[in-house]
Amino acid sequence: MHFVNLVGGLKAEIVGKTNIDISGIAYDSRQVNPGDLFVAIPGFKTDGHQFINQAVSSGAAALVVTDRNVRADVPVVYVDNSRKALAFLAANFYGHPSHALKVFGVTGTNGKTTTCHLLREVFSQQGYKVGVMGTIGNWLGTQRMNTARTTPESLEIQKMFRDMVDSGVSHVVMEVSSHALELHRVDQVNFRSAVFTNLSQDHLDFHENLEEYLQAKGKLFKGLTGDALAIINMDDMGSFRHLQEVTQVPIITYGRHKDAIFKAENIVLSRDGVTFDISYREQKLPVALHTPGLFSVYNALAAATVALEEGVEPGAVSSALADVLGVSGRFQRVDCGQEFTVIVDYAHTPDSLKNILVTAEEFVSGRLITVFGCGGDRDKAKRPLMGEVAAKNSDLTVVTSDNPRSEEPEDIISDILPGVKAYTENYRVIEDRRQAIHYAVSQAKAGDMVVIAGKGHETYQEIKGQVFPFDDREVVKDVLRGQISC
Ligand SMILES: CC(=O)N[C@H]1[C@@H](OP(=O)(O)OP(=O)(O)OC[C@H]2O[C@@H](n3ccc(=O)[nH]c3=O)[C@H](O)[C@@H]2O)O[C@H](CO)[C@@H](O)[C@@H]1O[C@H](C)C(=O)N[C@@H](C)C(=O)N[C@H](CCC(=O)O)C(=O)O
Ligand SMILES: Nc1ncnc2c1ncn2[C@@H]1O[C@H](COP(=O)(O)OP(=O)(O)OP(=O)(O)O)[C@@H](O)[C@H]1O
Repeated sequence: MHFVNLVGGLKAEIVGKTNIDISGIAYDSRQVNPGDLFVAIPGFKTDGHQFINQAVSSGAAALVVTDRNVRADVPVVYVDNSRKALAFLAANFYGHPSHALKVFGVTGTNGKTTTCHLLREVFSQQGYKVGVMGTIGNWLGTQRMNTARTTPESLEIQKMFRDMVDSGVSHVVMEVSSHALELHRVDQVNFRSAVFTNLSQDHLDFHENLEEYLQAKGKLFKGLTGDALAIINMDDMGSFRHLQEVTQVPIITYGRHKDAIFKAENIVLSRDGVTFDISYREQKLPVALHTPGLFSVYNALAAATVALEEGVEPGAVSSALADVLGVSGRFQRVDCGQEFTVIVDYAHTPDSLKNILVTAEEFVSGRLITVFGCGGDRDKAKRPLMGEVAAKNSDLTVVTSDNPRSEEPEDIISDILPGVKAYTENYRVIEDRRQAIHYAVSQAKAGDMVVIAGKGHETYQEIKGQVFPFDDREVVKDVLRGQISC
């Protein structure tokens, strides 16, 4: 048995030859190619160690395991944590590509996707080739790559960074989920700066409680080194205090708080957008956005703070932000000339649902009709809370299915209903999402607003493990097409 320190300090013990060539890395036995190093991960559902024989028969040249009892005809590397090891190995294998990039990580419960897309626009307008990793897709410049998760596994991240460096990308904007931080997906990523947007209830199926959820987010800031910056929303004071304690690098604050370095002032909200000034270091930068709502101010302020700290000209920041017409599935209007407004939005947390409904309420002259459901196999505690938020802020609430995944849609709806019933009798339960949208849209009259929340940009619905094509925006158009020409 050899004891080695892998590059970066990861301790390992090795049985077998140490100087073998590997042609790739795989953490899923079904993806192993001859010559690969197979990393066995003890997961939540199953254990990668069970598939070692399959990996070896597929040609794995070596194994990384945590189980000290594993013996094989190929070299075996024993580590304490295989997800951590995977991140180390992947970064080494691809030559630490993030060191050749400026990687901006954005974390927080809400606003990650929007902030990244605003930032992408600002950097692209500067002439940089920008890489994006996040919920609505990964981009290498203008080339789109498929996404299964918000923040991919470390192996995919490092591979994508390599491809980005090789194709001339210089800046990367990246959403960093709390799952990714907890599961070591971004270990070994050299972040130029990290942004914290906000924290509210979500993912309590995965994190024990809100404190642990925040601590997971904190790992991004704890890991920052060198001349990296921690860019933090100061209006979320509880989170700010925690992050302030864990980070070693300079903190740049933004928000409406009087002490924020980058402060939003003179905010004017309207149906079609927001205008405000960013006041910072004795300067004032006017900003006009096409997306409404106070939450839009925070996202734009976060993006502007990063860009201004990077030395982008203030005028260029403000003009790039003004050029963004919206982000797919985020407060997206579906307009076929009807006399009422239909909004499709990705809100799937109590806080984000409240934000969009409060925004909608301010500008609707008639009734506010909300259609929503909750995802299956995810944080059950937020279901009644979302029910409360919808019922409190809507004139008519239509409870339906989101992505039920492996759960029964009616069970999820039963969890939502106590929250709804506590605040209104004016609700309908329509399990089939298409029918629910049809009902809501057909109830709308001139001046009303229909908000369809939860799925935003998604083009599928996952029911009982099967994925069906489904796009809220297309369903709305189908309904409207039956009523008016579109
Ligand atoms: C909770 C969570 O994050 N789970 C991730 C975790 O799954 P797991 O531990 O359950 O894996 P497992 O199925 O037990 O398998 C263990 C190991 O055996 C391997 N295996 C399995 C079967 C086989 O035949 N052969 C084999 O080798 C698997 O590849 C894996 O390496 O490790 C897997 C491999 O990396 C991930 O795909 C999986 O993400 C699942 C799909 C997921 O849905 N994650 C979501 C919750 C997530 O990460 N979301 C965040 C945030 C989203 C947001 O903010 O809304 C995200 O960043 O996307
Ligand atoms: N700064 C914000 N504060 C609160 N709510 C927001 C904010 N920005 C966006 N939202 C709401 O949250 C929804 C999701 O926004 P966005 O996709 O930008 O967040 P996210 O953090 O990427 O979410 P996810 O991790 O679920 O992909 C939006 O559709 C909007 O309803």
